[in-house]
Amino acid sequence: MTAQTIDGKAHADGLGARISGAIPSFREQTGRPPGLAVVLVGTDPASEVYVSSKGRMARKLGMASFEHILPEATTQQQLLDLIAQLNADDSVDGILVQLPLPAHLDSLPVIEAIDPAKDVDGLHPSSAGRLVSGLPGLVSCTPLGCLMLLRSQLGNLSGLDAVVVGRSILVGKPMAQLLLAENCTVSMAHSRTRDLPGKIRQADIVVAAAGQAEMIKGDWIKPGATVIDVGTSRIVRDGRKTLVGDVEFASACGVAGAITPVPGGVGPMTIMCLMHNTLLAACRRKALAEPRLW
Ligand SMILES: NC(=O)C1=CN([C@@H]2O[C@H](COP(=O)(O)OP(=O)(O)OC[C@H]3O[C@@H](n4cnc5c(N)ncnc54)[C@H](OP(=O)(O)O)[C@@H]3O)[C@@H](O)[C@H]2O)C=CC1
Ligand SMILES: Nc1nc(=O)c2c([nH]1)NC[C@@H]1CN(c3ccc(C(=O)N[C@@H](CCC(=O)O)C(=O)O)cc3)C=[N+]21
Repeated sequence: MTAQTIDGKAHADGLGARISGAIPSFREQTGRPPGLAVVLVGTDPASEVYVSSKGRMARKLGMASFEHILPEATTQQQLLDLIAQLNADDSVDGILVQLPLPAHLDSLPVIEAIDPAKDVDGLHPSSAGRLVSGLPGLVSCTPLGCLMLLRSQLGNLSGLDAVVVGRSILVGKPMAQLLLAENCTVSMAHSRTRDLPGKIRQADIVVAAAGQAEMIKGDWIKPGATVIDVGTSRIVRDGRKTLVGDVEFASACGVAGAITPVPGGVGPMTIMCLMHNTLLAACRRKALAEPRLW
């Protein structure tokens, strides 16, 4: 048996078409496009790539993109001042601060300073609390993209056993909350979990977000399970730099029912969900009807 490969790129393209289709109406009603501000501090090459791809996608769909690249030596106060300026700028509907920040900066106060109405990353405690409480809000892009893929693959998720590997504020925790809201029975695994293979073997749905290259082997997976691989690690294989996930793709393919590849799975959905959240935030800020996007 070979698992079905879930084509995240194709799903993201479909979502992107619906987003760009909704933008002309937003422009007509407000006289401007939805605007996304992305803030990057320092010169981490991987982060630079992500930030520029987010800006490029925003422009491609017809949004305004404001990229703020700050020097490594930026102070906490300078960063907070920029956030205040973006909060006050009506042409900015979404603010994303690329993480991790350089070690001398404290990310939590920065995240807390973002206007929750513009929190397109879903990281503000208000966004996290609304998700737990079942209130409408902005949901972190990566878990939202994973949920879209799972819904389209499986339809109703009710009653399924799900394991989320990783408990970060950006991915693992909101993912578990979304699955719980879908009536899954959810386990959260992390670095102190005992018998991770045994836990994963019980699961109809595995979401892997540990950042450990190819840690999860095929024989850990329940036959027919749906595997969503969030992890992205760069390794050297056969002398070549390769991007791999948290799941050993080749062995998992022989056991899983369906699996997302790396690259081309969750990554493209993350970027498109950022666009989704920016349009949603823009419509809500202007009290316009929200388009149905998925
Ligand atoms: N494709 C995409 O769009 C995105 C990909 N990513 C990728 O996903 C991965 C996770 O990202 P993020 O959540 O930000 O990472 P973090 O480093 O913040 O969190 C990693 C989590 O995994 C857990 N963990 C680490 N090692 C193990 C292990 N051996 N067994 C079980 N659990 C483990 C940690 O446990 P503990 O809490 O105990 O330390 C922690 O909860 C990274 O590879 C990142 O690059 C992230 C965002 C978007
Ligand atoms: N505030 C914040 N929000 C984030 O959402 C956030 C962040 N900080 N910091 C870093 C992580 C990582 N992340 C990715 C986004 C897209 C791909 C992606 O598109 N990957 C492509 C491959 C790209 C390549 O080849 O490098 C793919 O999987 O197909 C990957 C990872 C968002 N993150």
